[in-house]
Amino acid sequence: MKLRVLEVVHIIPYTGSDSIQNSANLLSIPLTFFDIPWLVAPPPKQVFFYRLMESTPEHFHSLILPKLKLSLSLVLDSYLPFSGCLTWSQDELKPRIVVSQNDAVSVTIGETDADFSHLSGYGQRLVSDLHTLTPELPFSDDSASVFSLQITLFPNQGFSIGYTAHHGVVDGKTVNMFMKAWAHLSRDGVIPLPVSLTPSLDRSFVKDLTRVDEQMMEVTRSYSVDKNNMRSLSLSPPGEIGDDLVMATLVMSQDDVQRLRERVWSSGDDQIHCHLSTFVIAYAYTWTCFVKARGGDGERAVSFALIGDFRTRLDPPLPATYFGNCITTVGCYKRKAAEFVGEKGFVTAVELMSDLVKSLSSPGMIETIAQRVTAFYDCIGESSQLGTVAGSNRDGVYELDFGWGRPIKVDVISIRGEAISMADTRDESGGVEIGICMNKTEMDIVFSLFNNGLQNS
Ligand SMILES: CC(C)(COP(=O)(O)OP(=O)(O)OC[C@H]1O[C@@H](n2cnc3c(N)ncnc32)[C@H](O)[C@@H]1OP(=O)(O)O)[C@@H](O)C(=O)NCCC(=O)NCCSC(=O)CC(=O)O
Repeated sequence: MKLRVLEVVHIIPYTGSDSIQNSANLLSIPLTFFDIPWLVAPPPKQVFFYRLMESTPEHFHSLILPKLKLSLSLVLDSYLPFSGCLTWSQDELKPRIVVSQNDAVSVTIGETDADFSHLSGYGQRLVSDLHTLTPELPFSDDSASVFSLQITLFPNQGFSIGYTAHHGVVDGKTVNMFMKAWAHLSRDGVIPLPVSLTPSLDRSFVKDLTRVDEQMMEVTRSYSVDKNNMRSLSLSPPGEIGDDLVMATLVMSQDDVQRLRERVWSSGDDQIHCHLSTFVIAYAYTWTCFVKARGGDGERAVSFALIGDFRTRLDPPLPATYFGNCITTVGCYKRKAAEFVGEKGFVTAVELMSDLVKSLSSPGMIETIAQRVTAFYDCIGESSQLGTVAGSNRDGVYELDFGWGRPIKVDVISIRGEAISMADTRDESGGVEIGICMNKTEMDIVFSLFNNGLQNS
């Protein structure tokens, strides 16, 4: 797929206050122990597709782009870290986010003749095509950008907005809140932002009472790209995207979820105590399809993890609008594949995932967070399949209306293999969209297992 880059613009935050503009650094905030393990994670990438019959180049350039640029500048005033960089001074234990005068978010403006309907569909799409709709995130050993954007016109079809973010600075909730705030200003033009979209940058809420910072640095260091320079902010090069790598979206309706839930209830008396949320049902069901699709030796080790948001789980809780990573991973590591393929495979996965969700609220989670990160890293090389989930079925990504209607489709495109994404469904409440990305042969098998299993549930 061909992309024509029309321009790369740098949007600076509209900072209304003179006193702020006169200082050299607008902002300088250290990472917390919640951020540190994500420093080495691949950057999250997401694409929002907007269908527009009127998307002639004239309309796009004279109306849509100026409005998007202006509202971006306005929203960056509240989300200053998005325009800054990560830096790591020699005398500091951990990196910090620094925003200096004239720091900006890079926005690539592009145009393509590709088939909008196909790329924004639910069927199999080439991952290499989708990746042309998101920008690079510049980094070096000393400095790493936090966020970059790409706006791509599909003349007479629509446009897309794609981002690439640094996971060491933002988690899914923070970037989701930013995108909603930007859309709000573009659509309604009303300042100030509502409280629910105004980030809380106060890090004093995250208290490191048991030197978790140091433990997290120790664990993460062993996974840094440059073993000779432990303060390097370089990220691993992205894996090769071959021509057989495809992405697709599986859909589970609220009725599907309910039927699967009833299947768990009918499997035994103990299951009545399971945490049978939509998330658990959807993840467990998809996971068993993955393990069955791979086949092979039933003794092979497989693992799955889930990411929990701690804003509401800390005591006292953080503001819902806390800016930064406030997530950690819990997992079920090195189980036998055979446990998930048989008649009871789905119920087994539900029980294990239910226990994981419940464990997030148990005491001592923060004090032992470094051990959990170590356990996750350790299982990577030893698991033939490793499930994780980006996003969640309550992110409300289809609410993102910049003034030209809701997105027709939203894809997280940084997933791969058993790392899936989840989102709420566009038109039906209570359903789930599950993004998957793998080679075409395996995906065909997953598709048929997934859909046949739902029909028979
Ligand atoms: C651990 C969890 C995934 C478990 O989710 P669950 O849905 O199973 O559990 P839960 O306790 O949150 O919710 C259980 C039930 O409570 C109700 N409920 C809870 N919160 C609600 C809310 N805000 N609105 C409406 N209903 C809500 C629902 O009825 C739901 O069931 P029902 O659903 O059936 O109605 C979640 O709690 C969580 O922490 N999610 C955050 C995940 C996250 O931030 N991921 C982003 C990672 S970073 C990222 O993604 C970037 C990247 O890597 O790309």
